[in-house]
Amino acid sequence: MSQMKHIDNIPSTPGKFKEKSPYNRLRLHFSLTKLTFWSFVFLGLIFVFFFRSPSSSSSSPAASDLSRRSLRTSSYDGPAWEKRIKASAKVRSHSGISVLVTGAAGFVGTHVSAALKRRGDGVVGLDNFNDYYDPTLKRARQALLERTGVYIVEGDINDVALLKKLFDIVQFSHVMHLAAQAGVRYAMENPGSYVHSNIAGLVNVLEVCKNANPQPAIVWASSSSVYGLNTKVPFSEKDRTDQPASLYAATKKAGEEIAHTYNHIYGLSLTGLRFFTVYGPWGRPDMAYFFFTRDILKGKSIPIFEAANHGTVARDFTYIDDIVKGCLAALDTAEKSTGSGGKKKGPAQLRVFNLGNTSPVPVSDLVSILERLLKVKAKRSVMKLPRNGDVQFTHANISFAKRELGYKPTTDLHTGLKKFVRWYLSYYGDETKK
Ligand SMILES: O=C(O)[C@H]1O[C@H](OP(=O)(O)OP(=O)(O)OC[C@H]2O[C@@H](n3ccc(=O)[nH]c3=O)[C@H](O)[C@@H]2O)[C@H](O)[C@@H](O)[C@H]1O
Repeated sequence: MSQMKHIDNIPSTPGKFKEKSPYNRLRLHFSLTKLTFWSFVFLGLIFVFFFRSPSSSSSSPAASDLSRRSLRTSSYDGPAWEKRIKASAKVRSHSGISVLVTGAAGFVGTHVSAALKRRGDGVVGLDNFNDYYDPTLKRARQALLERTGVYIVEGDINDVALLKKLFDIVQFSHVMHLAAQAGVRYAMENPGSYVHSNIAGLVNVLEVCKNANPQPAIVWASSSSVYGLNTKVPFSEKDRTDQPASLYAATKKAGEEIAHTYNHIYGLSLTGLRFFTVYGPWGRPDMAYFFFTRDILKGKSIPIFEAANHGTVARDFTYIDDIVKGCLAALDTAEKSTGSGGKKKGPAQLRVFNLGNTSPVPVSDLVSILERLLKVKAKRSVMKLPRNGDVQFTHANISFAKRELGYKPTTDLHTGLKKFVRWYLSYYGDETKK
């Protein structure tokens, strides 16, 4: 590096600064022209940066710094944009609802949005398309939703001005809040991202909802991880959730407490859904079943976690279609919020449900199922369960969801993985073998 600096400081043509030939004057003229040209380009860029940046007025510096992984900032303005939102929000069935789905380009968000649209509800999506995992998969989900008539607004849930604008354009009766920073292990790498999305983002959504008139009912994604180090199985909503094992779990638990506050003070109707390791087609590449499939096909070894003394690590894997049914039932049974103008008028509904499958499967069995479906033997590498947020097992008691939502999961892991593998091979094709 220092050598390069040295080379840069030596004139390329020895003695060139002393010469005063007509040729040199010509070169000077060209240099001035070049300088003027680049000055214009530079000023132009400054102009574009200051006058076209939509978040410059609406986001705090801290928020914009933390949302840097979002590939695009929101682009809210213009009649054409509003027209698309209104068309997407149009309710087509007699008893339909009008739903803002945050995280609509995410795994659960895409499936829920499509299901709502299919049955005639109005749906507007919101997503920041961040690069936590391959954004091209999010774009493919977006294309899928566009074909069903769902428009996804590009923006962050921390952009209060954008959220307000959406509520100005559409009177949403419901918000399905699924935008979040997911993943248990990634929390150690990027803790700020969890605070940004799962806490600050949630508060922003609730602030805008509380001020909306009428206030919408809100259903949002909590997590099975709130049970943390709880050892009483199956996990019931009444069990303790004060021993989170990861920052992810802690932010979801905080979300449940924040929900309580907004329900208590402002009369917002709030339903939290504790999802249990959701899997299926169009899933998240950061999840074990997904990258195990990729790596088995590539012949790469896969790390299978094991607890102390060869203890089994197991999950209550839940298929996406069952989760979607639970989400829709939660929206359909959500009572109206009771506040208006930011003031509570009476008590409002506050619920938390487990949405699991009630049959935990050891991770090693998950791998065996994948081996059979892919017809490839996995290179297993058994490892100690890392102490970075993973819990040894999860198991949902779903009797409350059964009673209140009519929730009844019907897909076992083998059937669900079969559907996932079929999708995976059709989506990635031969790519995996390269
Ligand atoms: O229910 C939830 O609320 C959460 O579910 C999901 O978390 P988890 O249940 O931890 O899923 P996932 O990472 O797929 O690991 C699955 C299993 O494989 C084991 N596992 C994992 C990685 C690995 O390399 N090896 C391994 O054995 C691992 O020990 C585990 O037993 C969501 O990601 C999370 O966002 C949240 O929604």
